Amino acid sequence: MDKLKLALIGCGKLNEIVAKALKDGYLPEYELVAVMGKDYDRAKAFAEHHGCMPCADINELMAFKPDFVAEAASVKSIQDYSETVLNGRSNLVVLSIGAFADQEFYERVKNTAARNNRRVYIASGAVGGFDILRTAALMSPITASISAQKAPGSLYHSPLYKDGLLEITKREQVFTGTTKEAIAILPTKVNVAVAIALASAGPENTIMNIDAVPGFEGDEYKIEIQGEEIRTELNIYSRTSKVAAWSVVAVLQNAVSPIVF
Ligand SMILES: NC(=O)C1=CN([C@@H]2O[C@H](COP(=O)(O)OP(=O)(O)OC[C@H]3O[C@@H](n4cnc5c(N)ncnc54)[C@H](OP(=O)(O)O)[C@@H]3O)[C@@H](O)[C@H]2O)C=CC1
Ligand SMILES: O=C([O-])CC(=O)C(=O)O
Repeated sequence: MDKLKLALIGCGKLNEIVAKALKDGYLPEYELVAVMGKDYDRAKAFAEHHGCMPCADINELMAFKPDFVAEAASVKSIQDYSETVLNGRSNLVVLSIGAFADQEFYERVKNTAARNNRRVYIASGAVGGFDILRTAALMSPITASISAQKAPGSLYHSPLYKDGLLEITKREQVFTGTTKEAIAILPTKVNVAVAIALASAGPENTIMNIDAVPGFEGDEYKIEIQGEEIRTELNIYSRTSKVAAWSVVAVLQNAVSPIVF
C-alpha cells in the first residue's frame, strides 16, 4: 500500500524529534515529503538531513499534496496556514493550540475541516487527560482550572518577567487569569492550557495560574475539574518539552490504527 504523505510546518526542536521518530520506524505508514520554516536555509538543512524537500512557503508545501501536515511552529503559523492546509485536503496535527483560543477562528477552522472532510488533531502535547475532561463536560456543567509551575528563568523574555524574579527564594504567583488571557501574553508557553480549556470549560471560562518556583526544572501542570458527578485532578510533570513531539507521533499512529485511544 502507498504510504501516507507527511509534511511538517516548523523545523525546530519538536519536529526534529517527529522526523527522527519516523526515520527510526515509529511511523511505518508514513513518508516525510516536505518541510517549511520561517528561514529557508534552516528548512533546507533539515530537509537534507531527513531526506525530504524544503519549501519556501505554504503553497509550495501543499503542492506535495500531503495527507497529513504536522505543525510545531507557532500560534501565528496556525492562524496563517490552517485554512490553506485544510482546503488543500490535508489533515492537520496541531501543537500551537493557542490559536484556537479565538472562538471565531476556531469555528472557522472547524467548518473548513468539515467542508473538506478532513480533521484537525489537537495533540496532547505536554499535558493530557482530554478524554475524561471531554466526558465530564458532556455530563454536566464543569469548572476547570490549570496551574503551572515554571522556573523563574523560563519567564525571562516574557511579559511576566520583573526585576528580582531570578532571585526569588520561594514560590511566587506571577499570573492568574483565563487561559485566553494567558495565551495572549505567552504564545509559546501555555498552548497546553488552551488545549485543556478546549477539552473542558472553554478558553474564556478556564482559569490559569502560573507560579515561578526557584530551583525548579521543567514544567509541571495541575489540572482540576469539578462537575456534578466527576471530579478529577491530573498532575503532569515533564522535564523537557520532548513529550510534545512524542504526542504528535502518538496522534499520527492513532490516525492509522485499527484500535483508537
Ligand atoms: N502543546 C504543547 O504541549 C506544546 C506546544 N509547543 C509549541 O510548539 C511550537 C514549536 O516548538 P519548538 O519546536 O520547541 O520550537 P522551535 O523554536 O525549536 O522551532 C519552531 C520552528 O517553527 C518555525 N516557525 C515559527 N513560526 C513560523 C511561521 N509563522 N511559519 C513557518 N515556520 C515558522 C521556526 O522557523 P525558523 O527556524 O526559521 O525560525 C522553527 O523552524 C511552539 O509554538 C511551542 O509553543 C511547545 C511545547 C509544548
Ligand atoms: O512545554 C510546555 O510545557 C508547554 C508549552 O511550551 C506550551 O504549552 O506552549
